[in-house]
Amino acid sequence: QPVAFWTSSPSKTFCFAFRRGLKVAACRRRSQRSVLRHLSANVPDLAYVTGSTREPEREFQGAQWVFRVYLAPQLRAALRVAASDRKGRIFVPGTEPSLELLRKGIWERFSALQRLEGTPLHVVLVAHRPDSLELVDSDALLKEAWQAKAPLYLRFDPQISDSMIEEFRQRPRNTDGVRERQRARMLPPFYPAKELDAVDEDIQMLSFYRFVPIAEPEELASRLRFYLKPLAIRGRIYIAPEGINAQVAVPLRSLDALKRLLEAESPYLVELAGVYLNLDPQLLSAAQFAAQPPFRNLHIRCRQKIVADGLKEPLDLTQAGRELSPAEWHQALEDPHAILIDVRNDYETQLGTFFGSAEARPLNTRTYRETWKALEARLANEPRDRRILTFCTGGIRCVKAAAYLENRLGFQRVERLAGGVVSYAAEAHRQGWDPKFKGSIYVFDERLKTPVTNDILSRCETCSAPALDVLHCAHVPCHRRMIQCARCRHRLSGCCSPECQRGLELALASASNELHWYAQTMSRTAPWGTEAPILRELAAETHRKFPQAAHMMSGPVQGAVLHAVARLLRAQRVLELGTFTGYATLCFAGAMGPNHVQTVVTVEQDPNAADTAEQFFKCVAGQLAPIELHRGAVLDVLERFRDQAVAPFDLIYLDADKRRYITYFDFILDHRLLSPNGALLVDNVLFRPVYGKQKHAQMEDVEFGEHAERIALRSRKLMDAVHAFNQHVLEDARVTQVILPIRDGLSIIQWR
Ligand SMILES: C[S@@+](CC[C@H](N)C(=O)[O-])C[C@H]1O[C@@H](n2cnc3c(N)ncnc32)[C@H](O)[C@@H]1O
Repeated sequence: QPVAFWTSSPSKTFCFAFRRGLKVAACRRRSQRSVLRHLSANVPDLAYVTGSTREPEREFQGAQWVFRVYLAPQLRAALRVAASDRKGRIFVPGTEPSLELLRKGIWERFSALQRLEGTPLHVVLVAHRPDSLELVDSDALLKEAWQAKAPLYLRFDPQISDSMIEEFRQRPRNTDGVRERQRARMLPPFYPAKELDAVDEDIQMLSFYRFVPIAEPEELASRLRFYLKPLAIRGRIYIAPEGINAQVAVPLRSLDALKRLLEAESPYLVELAGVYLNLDPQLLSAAQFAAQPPFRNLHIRCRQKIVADGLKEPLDLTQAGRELSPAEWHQALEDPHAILIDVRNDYETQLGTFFGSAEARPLNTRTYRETWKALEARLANEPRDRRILTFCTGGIRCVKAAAYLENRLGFQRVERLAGGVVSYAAEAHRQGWDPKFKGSIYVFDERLKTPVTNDILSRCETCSAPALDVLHCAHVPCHRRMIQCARCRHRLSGCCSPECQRGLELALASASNELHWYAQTMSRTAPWGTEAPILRELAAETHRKFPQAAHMMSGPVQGAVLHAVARLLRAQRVLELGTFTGYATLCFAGAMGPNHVQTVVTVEQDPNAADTAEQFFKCVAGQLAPIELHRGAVLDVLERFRDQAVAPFDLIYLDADKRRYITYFDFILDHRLLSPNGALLVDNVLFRPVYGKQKHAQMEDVEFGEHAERIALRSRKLMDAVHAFNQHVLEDARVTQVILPIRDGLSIIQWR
């Protein structure tokens, strides 16, 4: 059934409407009142989207009813609804408000409710007014609530209980800002009266972990966010089916609340009740924290494992050696028959380690995944009853290492330092011992190290002078963790080698986005101007649905170039290999005309991307040149074209997997899929790895470091692949090629 829409933002309306298959009636701002009057008189089911700041109540009175509806916090938590989606306006058409239609509107507006079994009748509506609270169960009450401008709350409860009424009564009236509303949520009674600002007081760095089965990591993550955010805690917490691992910065005034939240009998986060909090020996002052914040935000992430071990079969963590307190460890280090295994990676050992009578055998791994092979090699010839002492930074890596030694290698006397070096250093500080750990501890936050003693054990990797600074190579694809002195750092611009320094300079030069921006604003593509609303909608939708992949879209400047080339060539048949969400496809289809583009054929193998593209293609059907979307792999489709002897294409845009560029190129030329005067455009021919902000390995599992290394490796392989392709084309006598250095590089290849 057609429904009319109005909005101050036509592109928004357009997108909203076509997704629902609705007819659009848009109008200019000046005449909105008259159009609205007309629409509300003539269109039975009127709904609208508005970008206007005006209150819709005033605009629509009589034609439809507008209600403000909020999800109560418990309901939101249960449905895992983001805070940004906690409220909504519901538009109920008709001359009298109808509870039934309102419920229907709510059901459609809050898609999260649809996850509930049954219907929204499970959810009750409560009108909250300054002096009373009522269950809204009739149209009359609904009208009254609307007239009183009372917000409606959605609750689970089938009936309003006294405690619920009390809870609402205690809410601040008329919402004095977001912070107050947040505080009104059900926080434990021992929380500080006012929400804290972490920056104005001393900070306690601490970590905790627990190996415990967690059935629903996401659910625990949302509870943790709920409880930790008001305490202004920052840091990084990983949750996995095997347990939880946290490293956080806690303002001193929040510390007591955190301890009570996690104490043995605490009902708030039962999975963590009684967890051991591993406190750093020294506080960070507010100034230190502000100068170099170890963490800037609170990130709670769900992972496959809390310590990425790379093992296929899980270990039995109930047999993971015996824990030694720091005092027992202090003694044990003097046992000359014991073997001391440093489970940490090589760069950590270089910064500082234990010295005692036990025989030190560091593993010297680059990542935790190498631990197992290293353990086997270091202990291959040892009797299984030899005493093995293991340690790491916070104790978590040793749990798995000790379990491996017992479960898989059969050692019988495995011991590990409880709370790791951090806990030992704190105890040494408290007891006034001369620490047996000399040097600094590598830590997994932005500080990278904290000193235990003033000894400098490590050396600059570039010039071998004594050095303490741990950093990562500034050339992101390399990102190697290294120890480097200030002189070498300065000389090599923070890179590990002259090669990386050159790479960095190249990357910085190519990152001059201003030129790109200027080109974009100065480009005008007929018939759209700088960028068509549909392209902007498509770009926005792509960023929403494919945040990790949205950079693959051609974008406005490249889109305008493709459009222009199609027109210059007077291309009638266009083939695109690699549609993604259809940005370039629309640019080609926009170059339509009697002597211009007649058909755009496009190929995509990812069904999700193809669905999105198709949705947009439908919406421009009849307005631009016809688009034919082929779902499947490029080579299959090309083979089909060859078998069916389809007419050659005047313009082919190759933008699929770069590693197969040579195959596609050969196929197109060998089978004459490109017309004699046509052009083959190839994207990303100057592909270079993505350079971003420098990041550091964060947690003990050093996942990020490994992740960065993987990305760097993949990028280098792609770079090699496009280089091989460019070389291949250059050597092919059948064609000419010119590479335009726009964006990632665009080749124009033509028959000689
Ligand atoms: C760089 S994106 C294309 C961007 C698009 N041309 C634009 O301008 O917005 C590459 C697309 O090619 C698709 N692709 C990669 N390999 C493919 C293959 N062998 N067959 C079909 N599609 C492929 C990917 O799924 C991805 O969506």
